[in-house]
Amino acid sequence: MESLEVLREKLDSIDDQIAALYEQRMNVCGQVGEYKVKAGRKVFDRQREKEKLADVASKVSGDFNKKGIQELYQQLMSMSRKLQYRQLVEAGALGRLPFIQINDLDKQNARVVFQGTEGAYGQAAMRQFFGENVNSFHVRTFREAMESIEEGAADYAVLPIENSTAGPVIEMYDLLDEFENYIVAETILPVVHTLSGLPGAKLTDIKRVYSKTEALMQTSRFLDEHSDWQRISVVNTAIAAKKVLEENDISQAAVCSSYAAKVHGLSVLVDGINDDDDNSTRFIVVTNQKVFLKDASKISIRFELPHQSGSLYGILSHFIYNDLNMTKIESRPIKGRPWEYCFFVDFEGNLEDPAVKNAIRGLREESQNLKILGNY
Ligand SMILES: O=C(O)C(=O)C[C@]1(C(=O)O)C=C[C@@H](O)C=C1
Repeated sequence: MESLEVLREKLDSIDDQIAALYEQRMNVCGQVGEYKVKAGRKVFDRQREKEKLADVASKVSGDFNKKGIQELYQQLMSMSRKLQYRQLVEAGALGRLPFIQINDLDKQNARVVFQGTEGAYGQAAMRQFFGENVNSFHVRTFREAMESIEEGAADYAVLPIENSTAGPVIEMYDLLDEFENYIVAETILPVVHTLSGLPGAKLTDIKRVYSKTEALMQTSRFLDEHSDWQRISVVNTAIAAKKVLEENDISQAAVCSSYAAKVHGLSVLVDGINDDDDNSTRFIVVTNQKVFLKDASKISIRFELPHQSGSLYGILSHFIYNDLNMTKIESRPIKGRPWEYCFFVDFEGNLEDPAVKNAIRGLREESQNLKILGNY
């Protein structure tokens, strides 16, 4: 058997050839890119790539090598596409993104909607962002809030999208997908839950607890200590507080903020019952205009992928190659297409950045139904 040194020398000489060939290949890809810029042709040619993968696989033997060379060529062609997208950006052939840059939001004159009722966390988030004197109204559901924006009854809605303990508010993802409303800002609200009941109620009186599903999840450790209590979901924590007061039953309590308890005339039985001391919720500010602030630094998008192996892997490379930091990914089922999913990705950047334009160009060509949900 040959020594490791000799074998490594052989590999070095093969790799020299591969590196030289790689450079030659990319050079030709650059020429293809120039042609495509001039001819207005799409960079991504799915059919050509399919044929190429079949062709290279036919030139090697054994399943292991066939799979291996296909993986290698997927990477090579992905690099080639990135080079060509860059050429398009440099040639100014990207077109304008359908979002308008603005300097500020008119917080003074805005009419804002939140979900729930007086004392809801959404109201606190809205006041945190728009100020105490904001002109606002509330609706019962997230859907109604999105409708208020779409119809123009409100300029902005403040809605929860994610909690640090319980994770995403999945309904919001579906609504962002469905409505032509866009995220223009976000605000993070520290969330401290209480268990509140009728004045005079004692902990031993409680048999039933009302709250929003997410709030019940965020306080599950405390609630588990009282496993005989029935937990009932309602649409909002402040609506739970209101219900407890209205039904006037000493055995009922709500998980809500101390502010909601005060507003609805309840007494706090136990304060700070959230599992996590740093419990906080991220709220998004939604509008029906395609606008983004000059200093916006996060982009949310949604897209679908063909049902084939490696498609997510291929798409994510657009972030890596453009040096964009991806901060979040969620998947949701696509309506009417069982077991197929769309993806929601957040990444850092501003729609004016060339790297962002470049990535979006690639994502638009290589995924299906890409929607920019906002830059904020
Ligand atoms: O043949 C092309 O049109 C190319 O742009 C080259 C290439 C490749 O690298 O082989 C790259 C991107 C296309 O999706 C298909 C193939």
